[in-house]
Amino acid sequence: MVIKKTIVKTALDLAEKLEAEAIIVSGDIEIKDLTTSLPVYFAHRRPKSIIDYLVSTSSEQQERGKEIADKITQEVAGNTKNVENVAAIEHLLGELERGVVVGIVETRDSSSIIVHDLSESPLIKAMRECEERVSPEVMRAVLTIAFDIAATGREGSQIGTAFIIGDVDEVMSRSHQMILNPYAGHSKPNRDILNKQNWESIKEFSQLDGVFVVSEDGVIEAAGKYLDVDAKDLVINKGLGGRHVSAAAITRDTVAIAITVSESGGIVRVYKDGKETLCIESTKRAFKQMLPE
Ligand SMILES: Nc1ncnc2c1ncn2[C@@H]1O[C@H](COP(=O)(O)OP(=O)(O)OP(=O)(O)O)[C@@H](O)[C@H]1O
Repeated sequence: MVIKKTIVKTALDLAEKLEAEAIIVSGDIEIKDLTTSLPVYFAHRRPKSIIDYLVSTSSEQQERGKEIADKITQEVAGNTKNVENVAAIEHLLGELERGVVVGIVETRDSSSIIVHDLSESPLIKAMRECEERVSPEVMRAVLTIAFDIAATGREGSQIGTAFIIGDVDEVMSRSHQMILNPYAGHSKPNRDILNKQNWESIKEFSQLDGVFVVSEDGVIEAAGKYLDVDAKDLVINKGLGGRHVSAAAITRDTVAIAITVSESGGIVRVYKDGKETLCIESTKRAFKQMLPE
């Protein structure tokens, strides 16, 4: 208990010294009787725990020891990623600026303090890389919707979808409707992805087969589009299926950007020029708490 409290106190002091944006906690840590002027975010537990591994049925004792050691390393790395992902999502939602965050990572046997510079975050780098082609507000809006879909799904089940943004004429000429376009005939304000009032219906239509086609300034031109692309010579993670492959391929053949949400695993990816520029596991929104100052 004394060790944990010292770690937390040290992290809070460090965060104040570094003029951090926030403190993010991943793991089971209670913060009691301590003060800070900074917001503290408690990340949701990562779904896989080391316990899964401890009950594994590996026969060789030595092999099992190595497996567990590997898993601990992975768990620490996973929790560090968790802190980075929470910071990225809070930045996206306008809660954190591009500053430093201090993370407290607690695993079964170890505690650690990490310092993460948000301006070096892969999310911010990917957003910056896409700025020339798609307005940053549109990227931010689509990523926010994508993370929300990845983390919460719809009506209790996980869903996957994809948004193809920019170079609309070329994207349209390389795709066809799988179903009637639900946006056909609607006014621009009702198709504006920057208007949060349209987000609920976008989430609803994300259950449809096919992809969304969005202009670089955020007008949704279509949903339910099938991408007629050739995935030959595409260098992409082998485990990915038709949605991801076609989304990556359309960004190779046009100057559009693709943002995908995978149905299995709630992972958000960004593709540009046929390559993955971002891959983040979405997490439920962290719980924010203000301690006494
Ligand atoms: N070429 C395509 N254009 C548009 N949508 C597609 C295309 N290929 C597949 N899809 C859509 O993706 C859905 C899932 O397909 P698949 O499982 O092969 O993709 P995936 O990349 O593994 O995606 P996920 O991880 O979300 O399952 C299909 O039901 C279909 O709606």
